[in-house]
Amino acid sequence: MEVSAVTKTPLDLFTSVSHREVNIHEMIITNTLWLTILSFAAIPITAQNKQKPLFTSNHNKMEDFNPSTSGGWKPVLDPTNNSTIIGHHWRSHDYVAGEEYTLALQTLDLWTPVSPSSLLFGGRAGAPWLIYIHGGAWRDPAIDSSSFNASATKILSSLSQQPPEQRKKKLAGIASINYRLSPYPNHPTNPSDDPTDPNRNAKHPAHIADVLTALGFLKRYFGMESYVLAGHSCGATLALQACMSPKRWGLDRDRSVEWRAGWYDVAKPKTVVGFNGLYDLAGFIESPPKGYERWREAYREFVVGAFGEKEEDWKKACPGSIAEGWVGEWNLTQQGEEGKKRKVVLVQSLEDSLVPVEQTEGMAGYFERENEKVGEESGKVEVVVLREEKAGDHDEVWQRGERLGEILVGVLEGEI
Ligand SMILES: Nc1ccccc1C(=O)C[C@H](N)C(=O)O
Repeated sequence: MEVSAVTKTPLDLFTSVSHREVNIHEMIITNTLWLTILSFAAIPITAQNKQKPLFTSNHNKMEDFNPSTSGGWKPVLDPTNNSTIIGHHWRSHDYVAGEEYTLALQTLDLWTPVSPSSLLFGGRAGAPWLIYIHGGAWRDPAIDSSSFNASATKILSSLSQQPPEQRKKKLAGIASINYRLSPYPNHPTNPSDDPTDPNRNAKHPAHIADVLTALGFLKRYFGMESYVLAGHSCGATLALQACMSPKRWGLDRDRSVEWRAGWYDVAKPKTVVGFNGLYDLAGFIESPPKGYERWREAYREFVVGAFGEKEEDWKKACPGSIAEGWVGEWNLTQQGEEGKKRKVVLVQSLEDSLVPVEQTEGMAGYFERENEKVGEESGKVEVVVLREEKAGDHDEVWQRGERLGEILVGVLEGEI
Protein backbone atom coordinates (compact mmCIF):
# COMPACT_ATOMS: atom_id res chain seq x y z
CA MET A 1 0.00 0.00 0.00
CA GLU A 2 2.73 2.45 0.94
CA VAL A 3 4.67 1.81 -2.23
CA SER A 4 1.88 2.35 -4.71
CA ALA A 5 0.86 5.62 -3.09
CA VAL A 6 4.37 6.96 -2.75
CA THR A 7 5.11 6.33 -6.42
CA LYS A 8 1.71 7.53 -7.57
CA THR A 9 1.92 11.08 -6.33
CA PRO A 10 5.27 12.20 -7.72
CA LEU A 11 4.85 10.39 -11.01
CA ASP A 12 1.57 12.04 -11.68
CA LEU A 13 2.88 15.38 -10.56
CA PHE A 14 5.83 15.17 -12.84
CA THR A 15 3.86 14.12 -15.90
CA SER A 16 2.49 17.65 -15.85
CA VAL A 17 5.98 19.01 -16.48
CA SER A 18 6.41 20.25 -20.04
CA HIS A 19 7.89 17.98 -22.74
CA ARG A 20 11.07 20.04 -23.03
CA GLU A 21 12.18 18.93 -19.59
CA VAL A 22 12.26 15.22 -20.29
CA ASN A 23 15.79 14.73 -18.97
CA ILE A 24 15.17 16.35 -15.62
CA HIS A 25 11.89 14.54 -15.59
CA GLU A 26 13.62 11.19 -15.94
CA MET A 27 16.17 12.10 -13.32
CA ILE A 28 13.41 12.85 -10.88
CA ILE A 29 11.67 9.58 -11.58
CA THR A 30 14.91 7.80 -10.78
CA ASN A 31 15.28 9.82 -7.61
CA THR A 32 11.70 9.11 -6.75
CA LEU A 33 12.28 5.41 -7.12
CA TRP A 34 15.19 5.68 -4.75
CA LEU A 35 13.13 7.68 -2.31
CA THR A 36 10.39 5.09 -2.56
CA ILE A 37 12.75 2.24 -1.87
CA LEU A 38 14.39 4.10 0.99
CA SER A 39 11.15 5.17 2.62
CA PHE A 40 9.72 1.70 2.22
CA ALA A 41 12.76 0.23 3.88
CA ALA A 42 12.43 2.73 6.72
CA ILE A 43 8.87 1.77 7.60
CA PRO A 44 8.72 -1.06 10.08
CA ILE A 45 6.63 -4.07 9.11
CA THR A 46 4.16 -3.45 11.92
CA ALA A 47 3.39 0.04 10.62
CA GLN A 48 2.76 -1.27 7.12
CA ASN A 49 0.23 -3.72 8.40
CA LYS A 50 -1.56 -1.34 10.69
CA GLN A 51 -4.97 -0.48 9.29
CA LYS A 52 -5.74 3.18 9.56
CA PRO A 53 -9.45 3.72 9.98
CA LEU A 54 -9.33 6.89 7.95
CA PHE A 55 -10.58 6.15 4.47
CA THR A 56 -14.03 6.33 2.99
CA SER A 57 -14.58 3.58 0.49
CA ASN A 58 -17.15 5.57 -1.44
CA HIS A 59 -14.95 8.57 -1.85
CA ASN A 60 -12.68 8.27 -4.81
CA LYS A 61 -10.27 11.09 -5.46
CA MET A 62 -7.90 9.14 -7.63
CA GLU A 63 -8.81 11.07 -10.75
CA ASP A 64 -7.39 14.20 -9.14
CA PHE A 65 -3.97 12.65 -9.46
CA ASN A 66 -4.15 12.54 -13.20
CA PRO A 67 -3.39 15.93 -14.73
CA SER A 68 -4.89 14.88 -18.04
CA THR A 69 -8.35 14.47 -16.50
CA SER A 70 -10.26 16.72 -14.11
CA GLY A 71 -7.43 17.41 -11.65
CA GLY A 72 -4.05 18.91 -12.29
CA TRP A 73 -2.89 22.39 -13.02
CA LYS A 74 -5.26 24.95 -14.41
CA PRO A 75 -4.23 28.45 -15.40
CA VAL A 76 -5.40 31.33 -13.21
CA LEU A 77 -6.44 34.36 -15.23
CA ASP A 78 -6.03 37.97 -14.20
CA PRO A 79 -9.52 38.96 -12.99
CA THR A 80 -9.15 42.45 -14.40
CA ASN A 81 -8.80 41.37 -18.04
CA ASN A 82 -9.65 37.66 -17.98
CA SER A 83 -6.83 36.81 -20.37
CA THR A 84 -3.37 37.21 -18.77
CA ILE A 85 -2.20 34.07 -16.99
CA ILE A 86 -1.02 35.08 -13.51
CA GLY A 87 -0.38 31.60 -12.13
CA HIS A 88 -1.58 28.01 -11.95
CA HIS A 89 -3.91 26.27 -9.56
CA TRP A 90 -4.29 22.63 -8.52
CA ARG A 91 -7.51 22.04 -6.62
CA SER A 92 -7.76 19.31 -4.03
CA HIS A 93 -4.49 17.42 -4.04
CA ASP A 94 -4.14 14.46 -1.68
CA TYR A 95 -1.48 15.01 0.98
CA VAL A 96 -1.53 11.67 2.74
CA ALA A 97 0.86 9.26 1.13
CA GLY A 98 0.11 5.65 1.83
CA GLU A 99 -3.67 5.57 1.59
CA GLU A 100 -5.47 3.85 -1.23
CA TYR A 101 -8.35 6.25 -0.92
CA THR A 102 -8.14 9.85 0.03
CA LEU A 103 -10.32 11.59 2.53
CA ALA A 104 -12.00 14.57 0.98
CA LEU A 105 -10.55 16.74 3.72
CA GLN A 106 -6.99 15.41 3.71
CA THR A 107 -6.28 17.47 0.66
CA LEU A 108 -4.84 20.85 -0.16
CA ASP A 109 -5.10 23.42 -2.92
CA LEU A 110 -1.92 24.58 -4.62
CA TRP A 111 -1.08 27.71 -6.55
CA THR A 112 2.12 28.73 -8.23
CA PRO A 113 3.06 32.24 -9.40
CA VAL A 114 5.33 30.71 -12.03
CA SER A 115 4.98 27.68 -14.26
CA PRO A 116 4.14 24.42 -12.45
CA SER A 117 7.47 22.96 -13.58
CA SER A 118 9.33 25.85 -11.93
CA LEU A 119 7.37 25.22 -8.78
CA LEU A 120 8.91 21.77 -8.54
CA PHE A 121 12.38 23.26 -8.60
CA GLY A 122 11.62 26.71 -7.18
CA GLY A 123 10.94 25.22 -3.77
CA ARG A 124 14.35 23.68 -3.79
CA ALA A 125 15.93 27.03 -4.62
CA GLY A 126 14.83 28.18 -1.19
CA ALA A 127 12.05 30.63 -2.03
CA PRO A 128 9.44 30.65 0.72
CA TRP A 129 6.03 29.07 0.45
CA LEU A 130 2.87 30.66 1.71
CA ILE A 131 0.54 28.31 3.53
CA TYR A 132 -3.00 29.07 4.64
CA ILE A 133 -5.17 27.27 7.19
CA HIS A 134 -8.86 28.07 6.94
CA GLY A 135 -11.17 28.76 9.89
CA GLY A 136 -14.70 27.62 10.77
CA ALA A 137 -14.40 26.70 14.46
CA TRP A 138 -12.88 23.27 13.62
CA ARG A 139 -16.28 22.12 12.41
CA ASP A 140 -17.94 24.24 9.72
CA PRO A 141 -18.31 22.21 6.50
CA ALA A 142 -18.99 25.36 4.49
CA ILE A 143 -15.50 26.78 5.07
CA ASP A 144 -12.65 24.90 3.43
CA SER A 145 -9.41 25.37 1.51
CA SER A 146 -11.25 27.20 -1.25
CA SER A 147 -11.82 30.07 1.18
CA PHE A 148 -8.35 31.19 0.12
CA ASN A 149 -9.30 31.55 -3.56
CA ALA A 150 -9.92 35.29 -3.49
CA SER A 151 -6.74 35.98 -1.52
CA ALA A 152 -4.60 33.68 -3.69
CA THR A 153 -5.83 35.48 -6.81
CA LYS A 154 -4.98 38.79 -5.21
CA ILE A 155 -1.48 37.59 -4.32
CA LEU A 156 -0.81 36.12 -7.78
CA SER A 157 -2.08 39.24 -9.45
CA SER A 158 0.11 41.42 -7.29
CA LEU A 159 3.20 39.28 -7.98
CA SER A 160 2.45 39.20 -11.70
CA GLN A 161 3.51 42.87 -11.81
CA GLN A 162 7.07 41.74 -11.15
CA PRO A 163 9.48 40.09 -13.61
CA PRO A 164 9.41 36.26 -13.43
CA GLU A 165 12.92 36.04 -11.99
CA GLN A 166 11.97 38.23 -9.03
CA ARG A 167 8.63 36.48 -8.57
CA LYS A 168 10.39 33.15 -8.33
CA LYS A 169 12.55 34.37 -5.47
CA LYS A 170 9.67 35.90 -3.53
CA LEU A 171 7.36 32.94 -3.54
CA ALA A 172 7.71 29.31 -4.51
CA GLY A 173 4.08 28.35 -4.15
CA ILE A 174 0.90 28.76 -2.17
CA ALA A 175 -1.02 26.02 -0.42
CA SER A 176 -4.38 26.11 1.36
CA ILE A 177 -4.89 23.12 3.64
CA ASN A 178 -8.03 21.13 4.41
CA TYR A 179 -8.14 19.07 7.58
CA ARG A 180 -10.65 16.71 9.16
CA LEU A 181 -13.41 18.47 11.02
CA SER A 182 -15.10 17.92 14.36
CA PRO A 183 -18.81 17.09 14.51
CA TYR A 184 -21.38 19.78 13.74
CA PRO A 185 -24.68 17.96 14.33
CA ASN A 186 -26.82 21.10 14.27
CA HIS A 187 -25.43 22.73 11.14
CA PRO A 188 -28.48 24.10 9.31
CA THR A 189 -27.81 22.66 5.85
CA ASN A 190 -25.00 20.13 6.18
CA PRO A 191 -25.12 18.47 9.61
CA SER A 192 -22.57 15.80 10.48
CA ASP A 193 -25.09 12.98 10.78
CA ASP A 194 -22.89 10.05 9.75
CA PRO A 195 -20.87 8.88 12.75
CA THR A 196 -18.68 6.74 10.48
CA ASP A 197 -17.51 9.63 8.27
CA PRO A 198 -13.95 10.41 9.39
CA ASN A 199 -14.11 13.78 7.66
CA ARG A 200 -16.67 15.03 10.17
CA ASN A 201 -15.86 13.24 13.41
CA ALA A 202 -12.33 14.38 14.19
CA LYS A 203 -11.11 15.31 17.66
CA HIS A 204 -7.96 17.12 18.65
CA PRO A 205 -5.13 16.33 17.80
CA ALA A 206 -6.48 15.13 14.42
CA HIS A 207 -6.71 18.69 13.05
CA ILE A 208 -3.13 19.63 13.85
CA ALA A 209 -1.92 16.17 12.79
CA ASP A 210 -3.44 16.80 9.37
CA VAL A 211 -1.85 20.23 9.10
CA LEU A 212 1.58 18.80 9.95
CA THR A 213 1.08 15.97 7.49
CA ALA A 214 0.27 18.48 4.77
CA LEU A 215 3.44 20.45 5.59
CA GLY A 216 5.40 17.19 5.40
CA PHE A 217 3.92 16.51 1.99
CA LEU A 218 5.00 19.95 0.72
CA LYS A 219 8.49 19.44 2.02
CA ARG A 220 8.83 16.02 0.55
CA TYR A 221 7.26 16.49 -2.87
CA PHE A 222 8.02 20.15 -3.52
CA GLY A 223 11.20 20.64 -1.54
CA MET A 224 9.60 23.29 0.67
CA GLU A 225 12.21 24.69 3.04
CA SER A 226 10.90 27.92 4.49
CA TYR A 227 7.36 29.14 4.69
CA VAL A 228 4.99 31.72 6.06
CA LEU A 229 2.10 30.04 7.87
CA ALA A 230 -1.15 32.00 7.90
CA GLY A 231 -4.50 31.07 9.38
CA HIS A 232 -7.92 32.54 9.94
CA SER A 233 -9.90 32.09 13.19
CA CYS A 234 -9.23 28.50 14.37
CA GLY A 235 -6.74 28.31 11.47
CA ALA A 236 -4.67 30.88 13.39
CA THR A 237 -4.80 28.61 16.47
CA LEU A 238 -3.57 25.74 14.31
CA ALA A 239 -0.80 27.88 12.80
CA LEU A 240 0.62 28.57 16.27
CA GLN A 241 0.12 24.95 17.32
CA ALA A 242 2.29 24.03 14.32
CA CYS A 243 5.13 26.03 15.92
CA MET A 244 5.07 23.86 19.03
CA SER A 245 6.56 20.43 19.54
CA PRO A 246 4.25 17.79 18.01
CA LYS A 247 4.95 15.74 21.14
CA ARG A 248 2.62 18.09 22.96
CA TRP A 249 -0.20 16.46 20.99
CA GLY A 250 1.13 12.96 21.48
CA LEU A 251 2.34 13.05 17.88
CA ASP A 252 5.57 11.24 18.12
CA ARG A 253 7.02 9.88 14.93
CA ASP A 254 7.77 6.52 16.51
CA ARG A 255 4.56 6.01 18.38
CA SER A 256 1.70 7.68 16.60
CA VAL A 257 -0.26 6.37 13.68
CA GLU A 258 -1.18 9.96 12.94
CA TRP A 259 2.38 11.11 12.71
CA ARG A 260 3.04 10.45 9.07
CA ALA A 261 4.68 13.85 8.57
CA GLY A 262 7.42 12.84 11.01
CA TRP A 263 9.14 10.97 8.25
CA TYR A 264 10.33 14.22 6.82
CA ASP A 265 11.19 16.44 9.80
CA VAL A 266 9.20 19.49 8.82
CA ALA A 267 10.85 22.78 9.71
CA LYS A 268 8.81 25.29 11.69
CA PRO A 269 7.45 28.38 9.94
CA LYS A 270 9.57 31.49 9.93
CA THR A 271 6.56 33.78 10.19
CA VAL A 272 3.02 33.16 11.41
CA VAL A 273 0.15 35.42 10.40
CA GLY A 274 -3.10 35.09 12.32
CA PHE A 275 -6.31 36.69 11.08
CA ASN A 276 -9.16 37.11 13.59
CA GLY A 277 -7.59 34.29 15.55
CA LEU A 278 -8.81 32.24 18.51
CA TYR A 279 -5.99 32.01 21.03
CA ASP A 280 -7.53 31.55 24.46
CA LEU A 281 -10.84 29.71 24.34
CA ALA A 282 -11.08 28.90 28.05
CA GLY A 283 -10.57 32.60 28.75
CA PHE A 284 -13.35 33.60 26.40
CA ILE A 285 -15.79 31.05 27.83
CA GLU A 286 -14.93 31.99 31.39
CA SER A 287 -15.44 35.70 30.84
CA PRO A 288 -16.43 36.84 27.36
CA PRO A 289 -15.56 40.50 26.75
CA LYS A 290 -18.39 43.01 26.76
CA GLY A 291 -20.58 42.69 23.70
CA TYR A 292 -19.62 39.06 23.05
CA GLU A 293 -21.46 37.37 25.93
CA ARG A 294 -24.12 35.98 23.59
CA TRP A 295 -21.56 33.70 21.93
CA ARG A 296 -20.49 31.94 25.08
CA GLU A 297 -22.60 28.81 24.51
CA ALA A 298 -21.65 28.57 20.83
CA TYR A 299 -17.98 28.78 21.81
CA ARG A 300 -18.44 26.12 24.47
CA GLU A 301 -20.18 23.90 21.95
CA PHE A 302 -17.45 24.01 19.31
CA VAL A 303 -14.65 23.86 21.88
CA VAL A 304 -16.16 20.70 23.41
CA GLY A 305 -16.62 19.31 19.88
CA ALA A 306 -12.95 19.90 19.04
CA PHE A 307 -11.17 19.37 22.40
CA GLY A 308 -13.58 17.52 24.68
CA GLU A 309 -15.38 18.42 27.91
CA LYS A 310 -12.44 19.38 30.11
CA GLU A 311 -11.51 23.02 30.49
CA GLU A 312 -8.02 21.92 31.43
CA ASP A 313 -7.62 20.40 27.93
CA TRP A 314 -8.78 23.62 26.24
CA LYS A 315 -6.09 25.49 28.17
CA LYS A 316 -3.42 23.04 27.08
CA ALA A 317 -4.41 23.31 23.43
CA CYS A 318 -4.54 27.09 23.04
CA PRO A 319 -1.39 29.09 22.29
CA GLY A 320 -2.51 31.98 24.50
CA SER A 321 -3.30 29.88 27.58
CA ILE A 322 -0.59 27.22 27.74
CA ALA A 323 0.69 27.72 31.25
CA GLU A 324 4.39 26.94 31.05
CA GLY A 325 5.29 28.90 27.91
CA TRP A 326 5.88 27.10 24.64
CA VAL A 327 7.71 29.66 22.50
CA GLY A 328 11.06 27.90 22.94
CA GLU A 329 9.64 25.00 20.94
CA TRP A 330 9.34 27.27 17.91
CA ASN A 331 12.75 26.47 16.67
CA LEU A 332 14.30 27.59 13.41
CA THR A 333 17.63 25.81 13.47
CA GLN A 334 16.92 24.09 10.18
CA GLN A 335 16.66 27.41 8.40
CA GLY A 336 20.12 28.82 8.90
CA GLU A 337 21.34 32.14 10.30
CA GLU A 338 19.37 34.36 8.00
CA GLY A 339 16.08 32.76 8.92
CA LYS A 340 16.60 32.79 12.65
CA LYS A 341 14.30 35.60 13.58
CA ARG A 342 10.77 34.40 14.25
CA LYS A 343 7.88 36.70 13.63
CA VAL A 344 4.20 36.73 14.38
CA VAL A 345 1.75 39.09 12.73
CA LEU A 346 -1.61 39.24 14.50
CA VAL A 347 -4.37 40.83 12.45
CA GLN A 348 -7.76 41.57 13.95
CA SER A 349 -10.76 43.15 12.36
CA LEU A 350 -12.28 45.63 14.80
CA GLU A 351 -15.69 45.00 13.20
CA ASP A 352 -15.57 41.26 13.96
CA SER A 353 -18.83 40.28 15.69
CA LEU A 354 -17.66 36.74 16.59
CA VAL A 355 -14.09 37.18 17.79
CA PRO A 356 -13.15 40.08 20.09
CA VAL A 357 -9.90 42.02 19.72
CA GLU A 358 -9.03 40.82 23.26
CA GLN A 359 -8.02 37.45 21.77
CA THR A 360 -5.33 39.14 19.69
CA GLU A 361 -4.26 41.49 22.49
CA GLY A 362 -3.97 38.55 24.85
CA MET A 363 -1.83 36.60 22.40
CA ALA A 364 0.44 39.59 21.79
CA GLY A 365 0.79 39.96 25.57
CA TYR A 366 1.75 36.29 25.90
CA PHE A 367 4.57 36.70 23.35
CA GLU A 368 5.76 39.87 25.04
CA ARG A 369 5.94 38.14 28.42
CA GLU A 370 7.85 35.28 26.84
CA ASN A 371 10.21 37.76 25.14
CA GLU A 372 11.02 39.36 28.48
CA LYS A 373 12.33 36.04 29.73
CA VAL A 374 14.89 35.86 26.90
CA GLY A 375 17.99 38.00 27.09
CA GLU A 376 19.24 37.89 23.54
CA GLU A 377 17.45 39.96 20.93
CA SER A 378 17.64 37.17 18.36
CA GLY A 379 15.83 34.86 20.78
CA LYS A 380 12.74 37.06 20.86
CA VAL A 381 9.73 36.73 18.62
CA GLU A 382 8.97 39.89 16.71
CA VAL A 383 5.31 40.75 17.29
CA VAL A 384 3.29 42.92 14.92
CA VAL A 385 -0.37 43.68 15.70
CA LEU A 386 -2.60 45.08 12.98
CA ARG A 387 -5.95 46.40 14.19
CA GLU A 388 -8.07 46.68 11.09
CA GLU A 389 -10.73 49.38 11.05
CA LYS A 390 -12.30 48.49 7.73
CA ALA A 391 -11.89 44.76 7.35
CA GLY A 392 -15.57 43.99 7.99
CA ASP A 393 -16.98 41.10 9.98
CA HIS A 394 -15.28 37.85 10.99
CA ASP A 395 -15.31 36.11 7.60
CA GLU A 396 -15.23 39.15 5.35
CA VAL A 397 -11.46 39.33 5.40
CA TRP A 398 -11.13 36.04 3.45
CA GLN A 399 -14.37 36.50 1.51
CA ARG A 400 -13.01 39.73 0.04
CA GLY A 401 -9.41 38.51 -0.09
CA GLU A 402 -8.14 41.97 -0.99
CA ARG A 403 -6.70 43.01 2.38
CA LEU A 404 -5.77 39.48 3.41
CA GLY A 405 -3.78 39.10 0.18
CA GLU A 406 -2.25 42.55 0.57
CA ILE A 407 -1.06 41.80 4.10
CA LEU A 408 0.49 38.49 3.03
CA VAL A 409 2.28 40.13 0.10
CA GLY A 410 3.54 42.74 2.56
CA VAL A 411 4.89 39.95 4.78
CA LEU A 412 6.58 38.23 1.81
CA GLU A 413 8.11 41.52 0.69
CA GLY A 414 9.46 42.11 4.20
CA GLU A 415 7.40 45.29 4.53
CA ILE A 416 5.25 44.03 7.40
N1 LIG B 1 -19.29 31.17 16.59
C1 LIG B 1 -17.98 31.39 16.29
C2 LIG B 1 -17.16 32.07 17.18
C3 LIG B 1 -15.86 32.28 16.89
C4 LIG B 1 -15.34 31.81 15.74
C5 LIG B 1 -16.11 31.14 14.83
C6 LIG B 1 -17.40 30.93 15.10
C7 LIG B 1 -18.26 30.18 14.14
O1 LIG B 1 -19.45 30.07 14.31
C8 LIG B 1 -17.57 29.60 12.96
C9 LIG B 1 -18.38 28.75 12.03
N2 LIG B 1 -19.04 29.56 11.06
C10 LIG B 1 -19.36 27.80 12.68
O2 LIG B 1 -20.53 27.81 12.30
O3 LIG B 1 -18.94 27.00 13.50
